[in-house]
Amino acid sequence: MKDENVIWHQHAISKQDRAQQKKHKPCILWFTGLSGSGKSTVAGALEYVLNEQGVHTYLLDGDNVRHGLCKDLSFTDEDRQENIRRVGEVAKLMVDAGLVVLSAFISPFSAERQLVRELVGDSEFIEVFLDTPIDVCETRDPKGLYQKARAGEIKNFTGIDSDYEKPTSAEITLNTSENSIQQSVEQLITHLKANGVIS
Ligand SMILES: Nc1ncnc2c1ncn2[C@@H]1O[C@H](COP(=O)(O)OS(=O)(=O)O)[C@@H](OP(=O)(O)O)[C@H]1O
Ligand SMILES: Nc1ncnc2c1ncn2[C@@H]1O[C@H](COP(=O)(O)OP(=O)(O)O)[C@@H](O)[C@H]1O
Repeated sequence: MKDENVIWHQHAISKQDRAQQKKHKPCILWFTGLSGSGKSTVAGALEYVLNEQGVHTYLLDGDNVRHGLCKDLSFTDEDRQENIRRVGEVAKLMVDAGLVVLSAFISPFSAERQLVRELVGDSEFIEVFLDTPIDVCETRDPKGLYQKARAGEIKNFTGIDSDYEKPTSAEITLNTSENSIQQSVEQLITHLKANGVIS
């Protein structure tokens, strides 16, 4: 906080009031994994199913957010940290509005993922680790970025010359090398039902 004269305003309608109008519990499904691990694909497929069930969702996607809110940020460690800090704050506002938020960012560092977890609390943060080995991601290479990174045309590429810290206690780990997109969606839906997010 830069200015101590900015005071928090308590409004009449609370987070609980907004949540009660929904048919689900608000939360963040935080997808993390290497480029090409399947974050956007699985998050998008899950959002489709949730929407069919009348769940109010929003999918925050790294590629898209970096065209607007975070278009001033690069892929240095510092800018990735700021990227996730901003996205975490946006996701928190969306949870406050009562949504099931799906976020698909590489989010390579444990500290920033933990920071977002602490913004909403354990009960509203579901970390989803796409545990896809880099050789599988590189074979998929849906945007040709690994090829460019190996050719030295992209610097600071995650998994090549920029770190990815694997989650050690994610709520859900998806194996996209062995399981289909549909099986991953079923695994996620089962978790959401078991934890009372959806009925
Ligand atoms: N250097 C480098 N490293 C990794 N990824 C790169 C890079 N340059 C561009 N891209 C593209 O940007 C997408 C990752 O953005 P994120 O905002 O998710 O990254 S981060 O969370 O801040 O690390 C990522 O999207 P996904 O492939 O969907 O993960 C890439 O398409
Ligand atoms: N089982 C699977 N789960 C998710 N994606 C898969 C799977 N098998 C193949 N793919 C493909 O892998 C690519 C993953 O790309 P994407 O979803 O953009 O990953 P990310 O958002 O992590 O960069 C897509 O082209 C997708 O069709």
